[in-house]
Amino acid sequence: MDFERYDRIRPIRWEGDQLSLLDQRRLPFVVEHVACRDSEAVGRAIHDLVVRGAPAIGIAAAWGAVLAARGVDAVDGAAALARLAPALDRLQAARPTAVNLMWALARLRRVLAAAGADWAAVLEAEARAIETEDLAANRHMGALGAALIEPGSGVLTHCNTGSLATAGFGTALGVIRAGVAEGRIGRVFASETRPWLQGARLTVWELLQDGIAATLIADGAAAHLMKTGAVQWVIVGADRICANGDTANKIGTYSHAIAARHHGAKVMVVAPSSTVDMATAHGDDIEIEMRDPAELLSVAGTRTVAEGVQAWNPVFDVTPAGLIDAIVTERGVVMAPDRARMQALFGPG
Ligand SMILES: CSC[C@H]1O[C@H](OP(=O)(O)O)[C@H](O)[C@@H]1O
Repeated sequence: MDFERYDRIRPIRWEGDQLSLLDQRRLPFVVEHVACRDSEAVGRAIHDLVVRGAPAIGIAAAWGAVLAARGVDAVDGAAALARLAPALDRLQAARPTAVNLMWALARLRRVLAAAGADWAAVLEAEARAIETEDLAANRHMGALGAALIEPGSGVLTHCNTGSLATAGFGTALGVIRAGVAEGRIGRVFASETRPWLQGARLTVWELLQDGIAATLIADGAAAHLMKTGAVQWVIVGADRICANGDTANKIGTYSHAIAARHHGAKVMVVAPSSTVDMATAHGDDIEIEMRDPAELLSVAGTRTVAEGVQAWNPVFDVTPAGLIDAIVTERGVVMAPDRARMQALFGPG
């Protein structure tokens, strides 16, 4: 595959003394970057969805840790870790559901604890490795996932799992890119993904730049679309995959999975191993991020609901493993996920 053509969109750019983040709140009509010169700014950018997408927030937090280390004078990594701990904890608290955030910071803490006097260089190298490994994983998952799709299939994807949500190419969107390139996918549908509209604002915009004409649907139209037989696979990303295969993803994924099972479509979850959390036994144990109800009471900043109306705004839900046909990771594919199959690839919890 000609991957370079998909790498025009770079949401995260390390610039040596700052982290430049494409402001995803403004897309697709305004292409603007936010310059983060310290870890606090990175934490705010993650919380405010300037940068979003499970792998992308892990990568951004890793560079945030590098910014936090600027100016820290420590004899070795362990001493530096003691000084950096509060800043790393604040980065980790930016959002609760995507385990990639916790995974990236835990990985940096491990390398720092073992580093010597060159700990600053070790830290930066590890942040860069987290980013480059994610891109390689996405390209590999694209091929693994596309191979499961019968030629001429129609697919539905939810939220945004493309270059904007990762180090590039995307997870579920990477499978769709590979599947279209291989002639396996005939039609792509994208659900708008209320309230933040990652599907309507980001996914169809990314695909349009690839020359892939996606059809946008309302979230509530998904079951009706599947009833027509137009969808053979629902292909989504993930924010946290548990030891038994239960998967947290953008709110609305669970509804799509129920409709898919009812209408004979299959569900594919595509995520790097950094999204797998074997320490969490099942989906009931995942903290679901609750965001400001005001996000539901307006569209693109324009209030659409009468004053005084209450709103409930969980931004993730959990799809039980029993509704998932395949989990695609860079380590391999888990069909009909269950604990035993997950342990075969990811080890004991
Ligand atoms: C490959 S992105 C994974 C995941 O992250 C998104 O959530 P958000 O936009 O709130 O960061 C969505 O759940 C994607 O499926």
